[in-house]
Amino acid sequence: MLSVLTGGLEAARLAQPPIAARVPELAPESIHAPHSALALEGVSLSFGGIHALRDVSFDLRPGEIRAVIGPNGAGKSSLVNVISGLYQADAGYIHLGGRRLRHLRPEALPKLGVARTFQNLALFPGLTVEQNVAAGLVFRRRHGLLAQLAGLPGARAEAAEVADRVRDVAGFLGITAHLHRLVSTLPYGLQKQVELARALVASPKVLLLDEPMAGMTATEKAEMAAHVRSARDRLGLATILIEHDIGVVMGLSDRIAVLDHGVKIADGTPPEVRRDPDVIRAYLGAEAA
Ligand SMILES: Nc1ncnc2c1ncn2[C@@H]1O[C@H](COP(=O)(O)OP(=O)(O)OP(=O)(O)O)[C@@H](O)[C@H]1O
Repeated sequence: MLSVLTGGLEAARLAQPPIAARVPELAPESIHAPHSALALEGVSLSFGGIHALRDVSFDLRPGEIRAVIGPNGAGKSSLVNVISGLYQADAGYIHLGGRRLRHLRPEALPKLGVARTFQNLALFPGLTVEQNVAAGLVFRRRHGLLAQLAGLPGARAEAAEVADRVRDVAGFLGITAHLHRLVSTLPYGLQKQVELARALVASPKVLLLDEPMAGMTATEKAEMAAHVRSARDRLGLATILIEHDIGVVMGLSDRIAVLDHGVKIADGTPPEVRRDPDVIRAYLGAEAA
C-alpha cells in the first residue's frame, strides 16, 4: 500500500508543472533559502497596538518536523496564518519554492505544495469520511459536478483517480474501514485523522499542523504523533507543528522555535531548547528543565 501511496505521491508531483509556471502572479523577486522547504525572513504582524509577530525569521528544512511553541498569545497561530495567507504580514518575506514572496494567497497554497489543518475541527459533518478526504483534491479537479452527473468519460476517469488516491491515504493512516461512515459519527480522535488525511491527499511537501492533538486522549495523541512521524519518515514531508503538549513536542520534533510576545526567543533541538534559560523563564518553568 505504501509503495502505491508514495508512487502516487511522486507521480502527482511529477504531473504538476514547476511552481514558477503554476503561479505566474508571484513576482520572481529573487531566489533565497534554496535548501529550505519554507522560510520566513523578518516577518512582523500587528493588530492595532498588539505585536503578534516581531521580526521573526524561521526556516523549515525538507523532511523535518519543526515545532513552534510558546505561551498563549505568543504568536504561534499568527505565524501559521501568515504562512497560509490568512494574514498579510506588515513586513518581511516568505520563501517558498525558491521564491521570495511578500504575501501568499490561501488559494495558491495547494498548488505550492502546502497543506494545513486547523485548531478546531473543520470537516463537513454531513459528508462521509471519503467525501471529506476527497475535498482536499477539489482544487486539482478538471471536471465539474455537471460533467460528473452526466457521467462523461473524462469525469468518470477523474472520479476513479480521486477514489484511488483517497483509498491510498486512508490505508496509510489506517482509516480505510471508516471511509463510508458519516464523519460526524466518528470519535474526535478519528475525525482529526480524517483532517490529516484531507491535508495529505493532495501530496503536499509542507504540512502546517495547528494544535493537531488539542483535546485528545493520551492514546489518540500517541496515534496522531505516530502518523506525523510516518509522514516525515515515509513520505518525506516537512511539517510545522504547533502544539502545547510539551512531552509530545520534545518527542516528535527535530527542531523547535520558541515565541514569546511575538518574538522568537530560542531555536534549536529539543535538548537545546529544554535547557535554554529564556525558554524556561518564559514558558517551560524550572521543573521542566
Ligand atoms: N485576528 C486578530 N485580531 C486581533 N488580535 C489578534 C488576532 N489574531 C491574533 N491576535 C492577537 O495576536 C497575539 C498573538 O495571537 P496568536 O493567536 O497568534 O497566539 P498563539 O501563540 O497562537 O496563542 P494560543 O496558544 O492561545 O493559541 C495575541 O495577543 C492575540 O490576541
